[in-house]
Amino acid sequence: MTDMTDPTPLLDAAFWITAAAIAALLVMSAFFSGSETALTAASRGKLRSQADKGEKGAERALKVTEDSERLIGSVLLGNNLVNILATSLATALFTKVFGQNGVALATLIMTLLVLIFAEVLPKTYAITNPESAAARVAAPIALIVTIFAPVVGFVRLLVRGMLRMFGVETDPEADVLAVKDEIAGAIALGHVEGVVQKEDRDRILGALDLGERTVEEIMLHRSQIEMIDADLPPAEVLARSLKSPHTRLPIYRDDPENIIGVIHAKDLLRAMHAEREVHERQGRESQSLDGDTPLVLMDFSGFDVLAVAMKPYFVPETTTLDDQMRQFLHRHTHFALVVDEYGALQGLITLEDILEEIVGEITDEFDRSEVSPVRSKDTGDWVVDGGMTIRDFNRSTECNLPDEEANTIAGLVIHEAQMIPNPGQVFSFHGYRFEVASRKDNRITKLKIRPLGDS
Ligand SMILES: Nc1ncnc2c1ncn2[C@@H]1O[C@H](COP(=O)(O)OP(=O)(O)OP(=O)(O)O)[C@@H](O)[C@H]1O
Ligand SMILES: [Mg+2]
Repeated sequence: MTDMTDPTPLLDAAFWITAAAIAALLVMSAFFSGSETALTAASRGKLRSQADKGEKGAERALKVTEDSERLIGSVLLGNNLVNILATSLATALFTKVFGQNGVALATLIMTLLVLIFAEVLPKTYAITNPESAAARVAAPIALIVTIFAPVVGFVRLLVRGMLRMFGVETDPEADVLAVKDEIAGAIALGHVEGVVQKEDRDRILGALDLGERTVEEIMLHRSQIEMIDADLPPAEVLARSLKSPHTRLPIYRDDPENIIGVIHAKDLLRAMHAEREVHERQGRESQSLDGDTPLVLMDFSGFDVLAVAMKPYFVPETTTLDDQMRQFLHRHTHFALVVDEYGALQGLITLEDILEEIVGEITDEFDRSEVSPVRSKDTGDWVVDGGMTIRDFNRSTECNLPDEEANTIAGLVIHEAQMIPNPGQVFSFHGYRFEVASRKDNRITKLKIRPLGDS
């Protein structure tokens, strides 16, 4: 109380040091608030493109936002730490000067200061250009996240544990999975009751589990990719491209594993047409060449096939179909080469392949339609290709083979038989009878399938 009338504390060094500390803490608090807004509002797409241009800050911002729960935890911890420290200091200071009233005064003043300078101002500033703000704060925030990691991890566990005690599940994945199961269950039930048609059910279920299935399960195996040797004469490349039913053909050098580009038939035609026009002009000038030379008979020896090739787009075989579909849509391409963790070529996947998982077989004007299972007239057996996927089989017949253990019918039989069976061998499982009709090397090429109940 005596302090109240005594003006000396206002002038003493400790007062000014505390006041300066409060100001510094408010600046730090502003930094935390602004960073939180910048890092959560920044568009990952924009950051990605800036990072691709070599901007280090954007790269760091992307990295630090990967684990958003940990980021937010650290920023909140830092923010609360400085806010509470600043307020405690202010309360101590004010009670020293104004006695009991200091508490109320400190609360009022600090609330205003924190609200204006440490919350609204930095957040409003950050939101005007979140990407550049995020890039600037990423480095110090990354350091803070690392320092606070143990505390934040502990808090996260504690919170989850407490929520679980009240029966609240916090794992977002678990939530999504539960909902998916529920939908799948409802559809299956609807199917039993005849409310949901088989095609609708296949479509919905196909779309539902795109997130759990990987590119590797449906890709076209590398042995079946149609590709072109880069060292072939350009006229031969053109001829092969014209002959192929496919629009995009990978080109390799020396070894089919070594893909250096992908040729789009249309790019090839365009480039060759341009080349022809040059020839014609030269021909007219020297009056030696007939202007109507057919494209395939032209001399393209100087033509560089690689110059018109696109860069190959490689994706890891573990990518989920859901992610891959988004990538295709985002990149405006339809064609990817699948590689394993060592970068070795495994196969090929196109957007169409993924869409087929939802809507069933798509065939365009040039696609060779796949051999669908045929039903033998006398025995009623389904005669299928070993390489046919179980999904495709189930889709085109009313059968219901499980597709958890293997992707293809042959794979399922090998899995159940625990061996590579010989022609003539018969197995019964999952309610069906499987007879191996033919085998080539280690591959079962033809099978006959019949439901067990049928004679
Ligand atoms: N170079 C290739 N070699 C082998 N199979 C391919 C090749 N390109 C595409 N495919 C396969 O052909 C099927 C159809 O794919 P998609 O429709 O994307 O190709 P496309 O018919 O050649 O091209 P587009 O329809 O764009 O003209 C897919 O199953 C895909 O895996
Ligand atoms: Mg097509």
